[in-house]
Amino acid sequence: MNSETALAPAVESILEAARERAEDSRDRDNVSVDARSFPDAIAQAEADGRVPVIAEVKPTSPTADGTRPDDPVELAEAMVDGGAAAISVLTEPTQFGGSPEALTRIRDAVDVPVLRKDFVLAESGMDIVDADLFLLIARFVDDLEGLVTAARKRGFQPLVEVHDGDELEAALAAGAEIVGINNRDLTRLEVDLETFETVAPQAPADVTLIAESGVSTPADVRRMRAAGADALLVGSAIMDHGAGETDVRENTRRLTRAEDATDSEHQT
Ligand SMILES: O=C(O)c1ccccc1NCC(=O)[C@H](O)[C@H](O)COP(=O)(O)O
Repeated sequence: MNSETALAPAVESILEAARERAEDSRDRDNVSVDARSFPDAIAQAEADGRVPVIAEVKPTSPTADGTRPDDPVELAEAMVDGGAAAISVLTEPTQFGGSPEALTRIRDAVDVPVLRKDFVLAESGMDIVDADLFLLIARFVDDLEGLVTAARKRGFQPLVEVHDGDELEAALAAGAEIVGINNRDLTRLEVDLETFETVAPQAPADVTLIAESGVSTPADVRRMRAAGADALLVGSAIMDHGAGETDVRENTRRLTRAEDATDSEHQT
């Protein structure tokens, strides 16, 4: 699936690096994962009165104000302590400061599902590291159905990311059951929460919908939930790259408790 609009230079550079890494990983054996269930993690959060949040360990990014050098395991543990239903780990090294090793350490340390967030373009890129959820970005892969099948064959739960109605259609045709609607456009890297509100109504009710990117406040959480989000993927607002020293546990808690009517101090 390839959109006509040009990608941001940072994204072009990420994809170029991803192609090189794919070449290097051609001859690996297939991983075989006994995945932690993401639907169960969502149900558990809902039962506990927490908004299902996938909190993202994202040391930096092309749009971040700085880099957060904290130990990734400490960050992930603080996120789970703050109520995160799952953890997303950027494994992309060139623009996000991530690594597969960080994901492995995090998955060993927490008991919630862990998403591998990277820019994987081909099946050979799947065999780098075990994870519970695996990101596929509809815009970047030609054979989406083939990669959804390949991910499931390895035990991953594929999360297919889309940005518009056409990509959503392609995701559904490929058999996606978990779909992330990214509020960030990959052309200018701007975020607009209206993206989720526009695309989500086109998804069938039995698809698990995740609102990705640009969710900063409890009010944003409530807005995305009102538009049909089963879960939210949040990186920057939890990592808070600019300030650097803010409390990741508290940043996560503020969002996971956004629908808690008795928690009035966290309602803005
Ligand atoms: O976050 C970026 O700057 C970025 C730039 C180019 C391509 C992708 C990018 N982000 C990947 C993501 O999908 C986000 O990390 C994720 O949705 C969380 O977004 P946010 O809460 O806005 O950090």
